Amino acid sequence: MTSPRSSKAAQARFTEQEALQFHAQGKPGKLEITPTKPLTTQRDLSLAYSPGVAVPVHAIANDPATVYDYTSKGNLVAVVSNGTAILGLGNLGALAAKPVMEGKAALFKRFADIDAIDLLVDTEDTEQFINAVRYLGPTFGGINLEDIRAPDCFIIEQRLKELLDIPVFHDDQHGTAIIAAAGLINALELTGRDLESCKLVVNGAGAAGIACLELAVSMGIPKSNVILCDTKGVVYQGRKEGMNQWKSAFAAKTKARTLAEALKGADALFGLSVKGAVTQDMVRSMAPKPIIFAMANPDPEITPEEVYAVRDDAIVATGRSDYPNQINNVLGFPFIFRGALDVQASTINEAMKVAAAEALAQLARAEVPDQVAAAFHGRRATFGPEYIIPAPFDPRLIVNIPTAVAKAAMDSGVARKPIVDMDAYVAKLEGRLDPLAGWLQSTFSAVRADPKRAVFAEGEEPAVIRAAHSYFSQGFGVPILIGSADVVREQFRALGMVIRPEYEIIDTHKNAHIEEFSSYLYARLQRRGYLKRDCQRLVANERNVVGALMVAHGMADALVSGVTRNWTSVYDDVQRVLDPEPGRNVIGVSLVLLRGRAVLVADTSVHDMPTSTELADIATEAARSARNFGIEPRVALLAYSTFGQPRGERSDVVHEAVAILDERQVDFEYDGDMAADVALNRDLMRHYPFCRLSDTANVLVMPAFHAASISTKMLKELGGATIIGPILVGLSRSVQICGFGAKDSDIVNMAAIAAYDAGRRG
Ligand SMILES: NC(=O)C1=CN([C@@H]2O[C@H](COP(=O)(O)OP(=O)(O)OC[C@H]3O[C@@H](n4cnc5c(N)ncnc54)[C@H](OP(=O)(O)O)[C@@H]3O)[C@@H](O)[C@H]2O)C=CC1
Ligand SMILES: CC(=O)C(=O)O
Ligand SMILES: [Mg+2]
Repeated sequence: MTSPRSSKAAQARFTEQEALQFHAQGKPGKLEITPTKPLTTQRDLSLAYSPGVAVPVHAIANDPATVYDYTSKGNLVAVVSNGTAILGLGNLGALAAKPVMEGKAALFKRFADIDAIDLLVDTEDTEQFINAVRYLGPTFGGINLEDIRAPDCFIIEQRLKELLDIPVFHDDQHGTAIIAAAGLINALELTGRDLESCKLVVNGAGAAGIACLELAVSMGIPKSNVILCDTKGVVYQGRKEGMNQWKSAFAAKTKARTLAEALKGADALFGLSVKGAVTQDMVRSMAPKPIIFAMANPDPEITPEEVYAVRDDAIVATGRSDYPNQINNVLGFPFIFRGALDVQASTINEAMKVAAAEALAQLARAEVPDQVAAAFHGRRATFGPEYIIPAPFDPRLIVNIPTAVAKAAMDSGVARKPIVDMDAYVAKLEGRLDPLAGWLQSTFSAVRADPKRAVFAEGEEPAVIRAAHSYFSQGFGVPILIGSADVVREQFRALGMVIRPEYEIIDTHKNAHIEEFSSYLYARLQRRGYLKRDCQRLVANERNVVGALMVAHGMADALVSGVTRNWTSVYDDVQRVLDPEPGRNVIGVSLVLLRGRAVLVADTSVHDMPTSTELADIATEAARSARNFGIEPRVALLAYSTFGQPRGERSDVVHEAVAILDERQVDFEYDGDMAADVALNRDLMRHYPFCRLSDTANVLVMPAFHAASISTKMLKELGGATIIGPILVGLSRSVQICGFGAKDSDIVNMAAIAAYDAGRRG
């Protein structure tokens, strides 16, 4: 993420077409339901359905609390909306709210391992809405109300809280208020101010605006120091137009009648209204070191660039993820519900909200530990104007916020199942998310901070052109497309895309470096059976060779190819130009992400039938990759046998590889030979108390290429795993080879990984 203090304007990171394609590709939408019990045999069916299911039915009827033992209720949240205030887009109806609600449900899963489902209630009548949710209530462990306009949302939430014995939480009110409060606490500290003297203006007197104001006042800002504004201007005492009881509670005794007048001399502004509602003149008139949280989504009231152009002393936050300081309720709702569900809280009360806000504020001020810095590629965010609030991918959130919320629930008497062993709870929370799962995101952030020139060798291919364009628009750097200039231009035209002036097109036949490249290649290949004219032909015709030569000569930082040719032929071309890094071995590692779990698999590309020494090398290289990904490796050398049983030729090779690692005294955990289920299943591993792995393996070294390739592809097709890679590691320059027929999103990911690798090399 580049700082808006230095960049001239925010770039669109994707096109509208890309956003639609993202939602349409594969299974349309962002959610699916997966059973947690096997349903394969007659017996399974008898247990899961009739007649076995009758047993838990009776148990729950006799003791309703057992519903948490026998059903998914305890980890299930409904995200409910009628679409009357979808983000800052207005009342677009229940159906149009579905992408946002599916998105919120997906975030519950991604960040807090909570199963959530969207429910769209197609009515603007508050009574009908309340009844719909009320009668569906028993299904869920919690209700997250979303994007319901004010003042209806206040009535709906209050009534549902009274009617239901599970947490009911209007995210736009309290989620937003908690995050804004945490940000404000920190921004005030940074600017040497306190809540008691802070003059705050809130623009937007709806769900979010009123709730933010309520929390700010309850935390210490005097009511006399706040001014609330809406579409009619200042909410002042005596105003008649467009009022309701919630606005009246904050009607100010002031002569100011417009937002511009209210902001004169103000210390802080919360924007919770619509795009563009705040002007540069307004910002200019604020107090020194103004605090400006422009939180409207998807576009803020004023952009950080616009603020910094007139006030370089400001602290600015938005609701968006592409600027520093994202004040967005995504930092709250997953983690707050996690804590509330884990103690079976009957409600989310004020004590729990304040605990969440304080824990968040503290997290941004805390020293970033090594493990977190590693997950963010060594970048240590330090508390300051551009880091007043943690980023959603911070792996500490899943521990710090739920524990604070759970403790507050217990202390305030609303926890029905208090946590007895807090250390065990912390360990359980840590286990819910693997730091690797956020790896791609933090890789992308690192590349945006240090953009790279990437060669796209197959520059005439539509998918590659889309990827190159996306590479640029995501801020990863400048793309260089190899191909005939005429064909590339024609393809851009056919795709309805514009070639930006920064893009470079390299026509291999007209390349100014043909002679220099040929001589370089000839020097490398003359004793491998190549004549000078063979090298000239390669340089004139082979785009992968040219791409690799450009990287070798420092004309580009990274190369990505492999969309139109099989992996081995691309790798052969690359090897003609590039060697392994001294002391390294070139291997492929694949990152497998599935249901919150992440493992690295190696070697997924180079060695066909590795010897024991090569397997030991692969294990060492894979462990090194794991550390680069920010995780401490626990390497299992896999076989069909476990610790010598049953024996066989390949198992013996794996066994010898372990002995070689013993001799080398490597500095990572490893063991084998071991079957995959023993490596990945704690209960099975316990049968081998002598096993040297301290926990289940996170790096799997396959006995041969075919096992690696088959298992990762099966995981993708049958298990629905996300596979990133094979990522090529160990080469002297940064090159990535995509799979044959890769989609544009895969290509751009690989290009960004190559750029990241180039950045690490310096
Ligand atoms: N960053 C975050 O985490 C969050 C951001 N938000 C953002 O806050 C905004 C409001 O959402 P929400 O409270 O749920 O919606 P509501 O519909 O409940 O309230 C909208 C409020 O905005 C006011 N408003 C609209 N246009 C203007 C304007 N030009 N100037 C001043 N006030 C205006 C309305 O005024 P009136 O009362 O006169 O109609 C109303 O008070 C949205 O942009 C949303 O994206 C919301 C939740 C979380
Ligand atoms: C973030 C959010 O919930 C909103 O803008 O409505
Ligand atoms: Mg919302």
